[in-house]
Amino acid sequence: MTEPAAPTVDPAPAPPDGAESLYEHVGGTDGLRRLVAAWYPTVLTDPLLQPLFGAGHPAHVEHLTAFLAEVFGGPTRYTDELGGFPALLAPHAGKAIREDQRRRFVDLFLAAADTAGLPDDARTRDALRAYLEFGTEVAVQNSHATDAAGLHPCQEVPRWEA
Ligand code: HEM
Repeated sequence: MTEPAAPTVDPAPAPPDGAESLYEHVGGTDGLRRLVAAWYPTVLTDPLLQPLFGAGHPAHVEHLTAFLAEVFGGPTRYTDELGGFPALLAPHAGKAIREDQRRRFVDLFLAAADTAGLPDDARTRDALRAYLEFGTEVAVQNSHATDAAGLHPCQEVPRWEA
């Protein structure tokens, strides 16, 4: 007798009231991967951002996709398997991200939402914009911190339901 195959994809935790999660609404991991994959090449060719990102990192799309999936109510793979929030500190440490770079990062993400065909509705776009504004503020503060006291108070993967 053969054992049943192990699931290859973590099931997303259901929202408490059974409603569609933001993660599901934007197309799950596939939708978010399309978003990040549309965004990343624009970063690597952007004059403000490329100096920070260099030639790029092969795992960046997968890691950022997993992070955003968790933020929007999907599988908690970033926390469970990829180091969780603490893994975000080293890549941003010492980068001293400027406001014009933060702004460009957000603008390129919002443009990528069109390229990737994410739902063009208020739920998706408002949540994406609001989370990106928050998340980039966290990254900027952490990128300037010279000690633990200087880090942003948010020290775990946030949940962004809308
Ligand atoms: C919503 C805000 C942000 C999120 C969620 C985020 C997330 C991430 C993640 C998941 C990684 C990869 C860490 C890993 O390998 O597990 C990373 C790396 C990095 N991030 Fe961010 N980040 C944000 C904002 C920013 C901003 C505003 C900048 C600069 C303008 C930036 C610059 C970088 C750089 C340079 C790396 C290293 C990339 C590499 O390894 O090649 N991040 N970030």
